[in-house]
Amino acid sequence: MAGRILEAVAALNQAIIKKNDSVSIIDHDYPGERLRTEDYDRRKRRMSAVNAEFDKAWISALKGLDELCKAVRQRQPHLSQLTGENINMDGRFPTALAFGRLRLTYLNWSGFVPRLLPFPVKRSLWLPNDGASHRMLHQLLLRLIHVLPVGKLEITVADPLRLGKSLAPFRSLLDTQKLFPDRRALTRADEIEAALAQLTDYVENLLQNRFRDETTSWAAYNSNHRDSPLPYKVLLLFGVPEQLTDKSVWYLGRLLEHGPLCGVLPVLTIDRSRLEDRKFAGLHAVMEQHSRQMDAMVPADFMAQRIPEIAVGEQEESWPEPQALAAFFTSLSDRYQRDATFQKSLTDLWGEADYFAKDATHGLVAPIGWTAEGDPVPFSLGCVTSEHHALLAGRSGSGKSNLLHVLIHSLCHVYSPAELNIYLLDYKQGTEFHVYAKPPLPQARLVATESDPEYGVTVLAHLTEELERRSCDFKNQSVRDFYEYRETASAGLPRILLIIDEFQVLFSESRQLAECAEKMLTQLLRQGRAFGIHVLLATQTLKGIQSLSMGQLISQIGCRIALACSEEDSAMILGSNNWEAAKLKSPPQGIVNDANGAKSANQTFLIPFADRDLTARHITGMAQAAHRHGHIGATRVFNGARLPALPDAAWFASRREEGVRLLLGESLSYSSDLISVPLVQRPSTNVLVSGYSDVIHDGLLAAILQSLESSAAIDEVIYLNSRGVVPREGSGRRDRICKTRFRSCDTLADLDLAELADELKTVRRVLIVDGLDSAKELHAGLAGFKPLKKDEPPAPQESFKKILEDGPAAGTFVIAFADNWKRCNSACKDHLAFFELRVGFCMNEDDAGSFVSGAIGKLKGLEPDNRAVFADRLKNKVVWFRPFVSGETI
Ligand SMILES: Nc1ncnc2c1ncn2[C@@H]1O[C@H](COP(=O)(O)OP(=O)(O)OP(=O)(O)O)[C@@H](O)[C@H]1O
Repeated sequence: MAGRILEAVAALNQAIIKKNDSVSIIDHDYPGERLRTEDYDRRKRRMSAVNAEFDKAWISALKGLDELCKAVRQRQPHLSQLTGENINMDGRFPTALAFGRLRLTYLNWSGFVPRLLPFPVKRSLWLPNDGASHRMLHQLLLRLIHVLPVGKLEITVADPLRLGKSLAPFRSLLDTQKLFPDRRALTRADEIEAALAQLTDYVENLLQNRFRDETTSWAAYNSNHRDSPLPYKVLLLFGVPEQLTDKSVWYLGRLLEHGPLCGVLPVLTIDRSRLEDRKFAGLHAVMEQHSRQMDAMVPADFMAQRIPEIAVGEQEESWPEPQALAAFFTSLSDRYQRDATFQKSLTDLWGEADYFAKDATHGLVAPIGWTAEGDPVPFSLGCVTSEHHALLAGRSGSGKSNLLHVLIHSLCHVYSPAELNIYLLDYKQGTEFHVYAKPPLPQARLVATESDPEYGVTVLAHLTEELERRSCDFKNQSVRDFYEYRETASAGLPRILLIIDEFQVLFSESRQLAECAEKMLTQLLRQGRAFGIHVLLATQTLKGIQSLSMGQLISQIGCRIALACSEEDSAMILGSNNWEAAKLKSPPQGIVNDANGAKSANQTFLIPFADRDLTARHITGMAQAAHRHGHIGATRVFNGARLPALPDAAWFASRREEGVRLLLGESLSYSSDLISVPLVQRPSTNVLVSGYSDVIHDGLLAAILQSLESSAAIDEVIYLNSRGVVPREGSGRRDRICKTRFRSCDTLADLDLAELADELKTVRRVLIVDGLDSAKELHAGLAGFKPLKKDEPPAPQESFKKILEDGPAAGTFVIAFADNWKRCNSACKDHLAFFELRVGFCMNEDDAGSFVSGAIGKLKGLEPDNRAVFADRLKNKVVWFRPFVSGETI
């Protein structure tokens, strides 16, 4: 545009020249003061013809010039006329910047044209450090902010002497992070040095990695990448060389020389007298060679030389009124805010790619976001050139869960269940990953939410067994690793990815459990690579974990993904002096580093938002595709916040056995095996159930009743309710079952215990005493030692003791429930030795210890209301399980 304006002005100039030439000829043809009348008339006629021709040419040139000026002003109005309307939202960079105007004068005509500076600016700029220069610089800055596309300008400012005052008119924009990434003017030597280093790294990266082949500059790169252009960066340093360290001087020299080619424009206001110091000789020399004084860049002389007939003068822009400027800045920061919201969606990650298009033999690779320039950023594990395990960390709210969703969806889109199996172990409180359970994600072998550490350890055990199984298989096939196996074996073998969110919880309970988890995780991390087993550990912080020996192991994880966090965390996640994650704006920014956290390998990227509806639709799509490809789903679902629902009667009936077996729940383990208590005819095979949870109590009672109903080895079941509370679920079941072999008694008076004791050899019974701790008549007290008179019936506690003692061997068993173990322990002391089978839940450590082992001791982990423990004291066996409950929730 600058060239076209110059051409239009040159046409005016040309019209003048032409006219002057013609007038000279006329003067030559009709010289002298006094002309004859006919010559005078001829001269007059020729003069009018010349004037007419000039007017025509002038008007036409003026019209052309006017149109050009209007076109420029439409996009770049005077600074005093800026409004929110003319902010550049179309993403295109200008080819020139309107910067003040030129006044053209010829005779009594005068007009204005915009003064245009070619853009991008070819050389770095400097100005003296005075008020007039600051004013000029403000104008340049305002024009750049106004005319460069929103989101494509970044300004770094250092103002050590005036502590940011040099940028006063722009103060309200400093919060616009995309525009002023530091959100303030830098003032300290160390931060100025860091900013210069960062810009130098950026320039170096462009020169070495991006500008390849025919692309040799920022402008050329952007014209080849119109969809994802590089931003333009301005570095404003006020009062150079104040606060410049030796390193800063070196960086600045590189930026002055190479910055403009890479779209980084250094603009310095300098104190020239200080640059005379020998210390700054190098910087001085670079400035002389590679930068130019800003006012020398905009002389009217340049135009004046080309249009000698027209006088040219410069006119500064007038600065906007404060109110107008404030309104403009408000609109601008709104636009930046909107632009900062990352626009790409999750589906852009896989674009048109078909489901399950990739083979995992050589590793797992899938995109998880984009660089600021729009290039996809891959997540890779298990490839020859990539790492094998990954660590993901970021503070609460930084977008970890979102990134895990992105990663899972991106991987599962391209790898079928035959190529990839995912085990998802989530220790977070919340429903985040339930989405993979219903419908099940076809690649998911396990979706465990709100897991227990105990459960997690069993998942690790399952995977270490899988590792060992693969190891044997590989040995038998004489192959060294996963790659060779896949290349040679006829059977397929998927890679496995274990994802543990908030993995530190695994190490938070007992030391024994933590050691167990650590041992198995260590094995998976050390040996997983060769067997196609990969681990991704996610956490909010590594604080605390580093001090465990686990910290050593984590430091071996090569692939690090950091989201926004503190500097301390950044150094722990990435590397000891890698604090870059503290500068992230997450969401949506993240850093992926595939080189054990080495700073030079940081790749900043933008993460798409995993929209809930979209992810749900995607899972359905993948499930259908898996079905079409013949993959049979095998997803285990574990929800730590819900106990398994009591199966229906038909289910129990299908397990009908000869003996008596009480089905109580599912084991708290990856296999979720059924936990059942066999009532074998052996002394002391009575069952004591104790704990404070009505829901678990009722669930266990219902499961026991249902199991007994399905058992053919029992002649009668008697339910004695000494607890005084009617169990919710058990009552209906009792009523139903009572019709056949069941008897229900609400007081001991309804029951002849002596008769039961006498019939041990003839009738096989189960006596359920609900509330043994409250059934005083059954407790052994003084009555227990009172000698019996002849014909006097034995006391209930005597008969009860006889049933407990002699019943099991004869096929009669007692199942007693006690809410309060402490009370039961002291009141029923004499009976307790006959209860060798114990089921406990919701107890503190001390009670659990004495309940399970009988001795004083502790048993950790029985407090939560989502588990129970079964102890066979004869066999010294303890099994954790999740009891059936009759309702949906516990
Ligand atoms: N890439 C993204 N783009 C837009 N919004 C995002 C993005 N990532 C996360 N969010 C939003 O940020 C918020 C926090 O995200 P998320 O729950 O993933 O963080 P988190 O690190 O897992 O947090 P916490 O550890 O506290 O659970 C959510 O509201 C989420 O929708």
